[in-house]
Amino acid sequence: MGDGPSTSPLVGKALNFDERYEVVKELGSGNFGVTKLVRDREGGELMAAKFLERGDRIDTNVEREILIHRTMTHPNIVKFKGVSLSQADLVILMEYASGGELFSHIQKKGKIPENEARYFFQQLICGVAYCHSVGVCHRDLKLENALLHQEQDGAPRVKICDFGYSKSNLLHSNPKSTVGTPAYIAPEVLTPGNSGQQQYDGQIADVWSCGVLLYVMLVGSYPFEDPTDQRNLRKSIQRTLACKYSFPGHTSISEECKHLLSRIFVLCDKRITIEEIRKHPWFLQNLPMELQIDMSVSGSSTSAGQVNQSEINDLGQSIEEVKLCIKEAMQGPKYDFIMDDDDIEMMNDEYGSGEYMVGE
Ligand SMILES: Nc1ncnc2c1ncn2[C@@H]1O[C@H](COP(=O)(O)OP(=O)(O)OP(=O)(O)O)[C@@H](O)[C@H]1O
Repeated sequence: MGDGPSTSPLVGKALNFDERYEVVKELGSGNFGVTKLVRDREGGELMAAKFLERGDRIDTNVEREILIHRTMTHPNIVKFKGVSLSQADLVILMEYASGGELFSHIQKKGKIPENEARYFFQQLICGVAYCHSVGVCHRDLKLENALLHQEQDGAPRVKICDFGYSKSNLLHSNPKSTVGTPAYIAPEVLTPGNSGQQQYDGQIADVWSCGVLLYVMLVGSYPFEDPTDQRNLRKSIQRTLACKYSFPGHTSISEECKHLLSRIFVLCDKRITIEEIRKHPWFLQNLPMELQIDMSVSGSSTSAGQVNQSEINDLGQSIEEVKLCIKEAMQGPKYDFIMDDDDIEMMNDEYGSGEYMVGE
């Protein structure tokens, strides 16, 4: 076929998805689109590509997701690579996390030993601490949004993904709306005031979700579900609001770990912060060297973090180019194309020669 989507000068040929990338396989689909494993034809790099249908579905929320994700650079966060356009979709290109979701890992095993859970939790907390240090709250932390990547030394590394509900306190107002996944939502997010207008602290709410994640890894079920009526959402909400949880008799969890959870599952004004979690004795046990270094670095320099919108991303795109790409995608699909000689020959073979409308 011809040149693909006709684009403005900035959204140039390099951004034409089909020309530059080949699809290897589908990784899965969500509410907003499908994610595929793709290979960059130029350097051979494998990436995850999230396809979002052009048109009305590309709104300011998608733009926010992309612009926030683009500023995140941390070993425990899936790296944003750039954006691209196909005729039908806006494509978000990201680092590929080859080990799948932490959710599947836990689902396979039912639950995992405390040492292993701590190993994942330490990485999760370092990733979240980084987000918070640059003024971003994630608002949808859960096992499904913690991917695993196999490092060269064989150790699995946690990679936080999906910034679809995230907010930056440098770019946006404080969060007010109830977003997230019910089993992981903090009480103050479920009831942000009678008028629904009261703000909550998104970072403190993230801490609650991290606690749920830890509990599920250790116990194999959600902390605020009624054990006798697990599917009853109303009961789960009541239990969340009352911070009511317990440990099933068969689980053996250390007192220090239980202490940490008890500091997380409390109302927001008493809840432990991410920084305090990083000083908690349970958290500090067997802390890998790289995370000790990460803590000393992010404790000083990135805590004054600024959202740097001027940097060029991995695919060499500036913020302006990314924004232009999003704007282009908002305008809908581009099925107009310019025919080249091969296209015309093919149509002649198929339909016989005649006159065709080509391009715009
Ligand atoms: N960077 C990535 N590396 C590897 N797999 C990924 C990556 N990003 C997403 N996936 C996987 O692709 C699948 C689809 O992800 P996607 O974000 O489109 O939807 P979702 O997270 O399942 O749902 P939703 O976006 O509706 O919350 C999921 O199984 C997810 O784990």
